[in-house]
Amino acid sequence: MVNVTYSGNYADVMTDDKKQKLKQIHDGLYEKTGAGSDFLGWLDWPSGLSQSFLNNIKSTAEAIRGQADVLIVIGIGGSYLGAKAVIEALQPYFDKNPDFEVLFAGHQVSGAYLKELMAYVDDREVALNVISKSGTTTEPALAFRFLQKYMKERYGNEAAERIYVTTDEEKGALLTLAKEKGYKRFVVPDDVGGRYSVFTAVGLLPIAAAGFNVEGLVEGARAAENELKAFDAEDNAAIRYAAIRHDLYEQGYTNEVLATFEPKLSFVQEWWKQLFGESEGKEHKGILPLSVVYTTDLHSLGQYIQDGKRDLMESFLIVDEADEDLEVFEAENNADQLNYLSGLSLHDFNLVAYKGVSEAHLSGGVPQIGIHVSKLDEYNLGYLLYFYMLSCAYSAYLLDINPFNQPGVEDYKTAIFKLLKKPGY
Ligand SMILES: O=P(O)(O)OC[C@H]1O[C@H](O)[C@H](O)[C@@H](O)[C@@H]1O
Repeated sequence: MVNVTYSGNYADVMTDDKKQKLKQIHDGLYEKTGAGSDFLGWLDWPSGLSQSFLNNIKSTAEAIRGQADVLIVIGIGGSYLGAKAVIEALQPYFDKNPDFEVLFAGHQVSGAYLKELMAYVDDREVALNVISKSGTTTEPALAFRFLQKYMKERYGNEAAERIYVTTDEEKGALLTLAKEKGYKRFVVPDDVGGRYSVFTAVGLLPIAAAGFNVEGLVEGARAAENELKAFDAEDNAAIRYAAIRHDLYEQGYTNEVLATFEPKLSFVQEWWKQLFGESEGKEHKGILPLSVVYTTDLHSLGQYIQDGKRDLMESFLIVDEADEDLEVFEAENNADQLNYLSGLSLHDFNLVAYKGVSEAHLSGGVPQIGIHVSKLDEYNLGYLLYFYMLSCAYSAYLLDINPFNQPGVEDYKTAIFKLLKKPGY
């Protein structure tokens, strides 16, 4: 479950007009009549997922873990952020001898990164999962060109059994290549855009290979799908979050800073930025999504947030219970003068910090939203990610924007291709 709190008065947000508009959006979503409704496959995807699909994901992940020590996932944007977000949120900070590692490539263009990656995995068994919905994105295609050659040189014909491709069912250069080489394939559904694809094979295969419970993740998403389906202007968390941020946007708060005290959530923040940025940032409208990790960033961006230009709202992603923790102990000489904290856990310290920071930022003119999840596990992450996807659709529709396209992304690509003299540009 996700709980949404607000520093303002929710009754002022949920006016009769707003309620009516949200009801129309709700009906358009579930009757699939709104703008971009060809891309609503994600809406009932969790409940529609078959056990045989999940079994295929799990058995492939097992096969990968059997044949390799490292899975390199090649993808960018929606084809890597979901998996990276869930894996980073669940894996330990430090692991000297991991029995299996998931690494990423193709999410930037760095010769040093790719060279060092190939050297790093050289004494371990490797498998690849190349993910691209379009099958034509330059960065992952470039990384795959190098890594495919690497695999061929290392494994010869056996390389084909170590390469897994996740792409469109019918089109794209990657599909042609996968068919030609006989790589095992998974499908990115036509009606699910990259940033809404974490519960498809795009996210599930790397997450399962990393050793996490994909059934728990899907179960959380299913609960969210089910609980957030009904129109309820007061208690539906997805509607609440969308309505509050839209109301603030209309008052001139055009930037949203997503803050967390949990460093493991920093890629959930990155995933959220793509989700909201690409969904809403169109037609010269939209809230700019930004992120900070506290308390680290209280010592850098904290000054700006407290006191800089007043066009910020802040939403806190708070995990209520900690899995692992430390308690401050009484020191004999109290030289560091921290004995006043003894007995307090570091998690509790952060919860107090949340309260203090939130009060201070509010008094500095930054409206506060709280997004609470009970703990960091597969179920709660599944719930949270679905909640954000649904809320994002409401948010974009409140701006009268199609949440599911990204026309602006093409402009810079065209400019680069022209400079590189790509045939046809
Ligand atoms: O999965 P792909 O087709 O390779 O796309 C990867 C990413 O790049 C594109 O440029 C889009 O802006 C993103 O929405 C997409 O997630």
